[in-house]
Amino acid sequence: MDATVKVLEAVASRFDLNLAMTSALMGGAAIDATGEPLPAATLDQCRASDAVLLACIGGYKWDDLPRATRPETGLLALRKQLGLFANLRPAKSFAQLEGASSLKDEVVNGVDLMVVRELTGGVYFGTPKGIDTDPSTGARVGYSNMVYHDYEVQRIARVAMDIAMKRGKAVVSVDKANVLEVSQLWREEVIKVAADYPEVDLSHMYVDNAAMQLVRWPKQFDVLVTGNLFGDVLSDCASMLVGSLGMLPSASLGDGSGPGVFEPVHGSAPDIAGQDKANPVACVLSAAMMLRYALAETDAADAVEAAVEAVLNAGWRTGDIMSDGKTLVGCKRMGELLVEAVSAGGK
Ligand SMILES: NC(=O)C1=CN([C@@H]2O[C@H](COP(=O)(O)OP(=O)(O)OC[C@H]3O[C@@H](n4cnc5c(N)ncnc54)[C@H](O)[C@@H]3O)[C@@H](O)[C@H]2O)C=CC1
Ligand SMILES: CC(C)CC(=O)C(=O)O
Ligand SMILES: [Mg+2]
Repeated sequence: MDATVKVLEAVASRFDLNLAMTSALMGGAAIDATGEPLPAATLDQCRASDAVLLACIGGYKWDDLPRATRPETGLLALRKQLGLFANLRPAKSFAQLEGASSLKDEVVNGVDLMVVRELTGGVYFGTPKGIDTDPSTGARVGYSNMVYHDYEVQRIARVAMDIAMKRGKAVVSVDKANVLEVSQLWREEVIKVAADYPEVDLSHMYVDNAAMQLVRWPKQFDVLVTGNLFGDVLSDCASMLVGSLGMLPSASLGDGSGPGVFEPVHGSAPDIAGQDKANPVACVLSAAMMLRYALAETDAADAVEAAVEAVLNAGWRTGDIMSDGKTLVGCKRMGELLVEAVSAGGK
């Protein structure tokens, strides 16, 4: 986030944007300061803003807290409270990162897909949920409930169809309708919405096959629309088509009545925390999505994306995207290079 804020300051200066940035605590930092993962003051500050740029939450220090006070519960609450039902997770390959993916170049070169993940429903929010003791056997039992209402499926399907109309006009809806009733309803409702989009080619895929197809031949996909859990898993998978989870941005959007949240797909990467190793590009590209979609600053968004391309073209790499003949830099230096590229006009 430190790197991204500096990139935003540079782009604001270059384009003379009146970008008023404030910061607020959430996740582990908020728990340490206030005891709560999403303090009311943070939520108020988000609601009073045009857009929210979110760093990542979570870490070993808070893993054993009761669920209600865990950082992840704060993240889910932020999404729910702001009504952010649509999480757009684009995965577009960078020609400069040839060799960075664990998959063959011919499989991933030219990948350009969008995962549209439902974000405020499904098994992350369904009730009943809990860990109890089964009274008849005395065994411990854990349960979470995957629930979707028809309107929740319809509105995310509409988002996916609208996006597809501006892209390749093809939507694959991913479910597990061969086993789950909730997925059967999902499929039926997606089909109903698709009737309003005769130009869009809608097909359906079971999630197990979709995971396999994503690594077998990802170029078959234009837009994937799916539920909260399946989208969470498949978008991490899709990051390896680009080369690293450290490259994937996302936008979490609602009905437009409040701010969207712009956040990297990845988590807090606690295994490398504090070592200046994290790739800041996913967060920087999330800021570009914020400039483009929330603030309508298209030139500034283009400039940030061009800066990423320029830095990659010049051969700079963080460890996660490092390959032969390139120059290894840390998070801080990568951020400085991006700032220089933004200020220089992305050349
Ligand atoms: N939106 C959010 O804030 C999310 C938070 N989390 C939380 O993050 C914590 C860690 O979860 P993990 O499962 O380890 O997922 P993670 O996404 O944090 O890390 C997975 C792997 O990818 C690497 N990685 C992630 N981002 C990177 C970056 N920018 N540059 C280089 N390498 C990167 C990590 O080092 C790790 O090896 C947990 O507490 C989890 O709940 C997980 C996912 C999303
Ligand atoms: C707390 C999790 C739902 C976060 C996550 O993995 C994600 O949104 O991708
Ligand atoms: Mg995830």
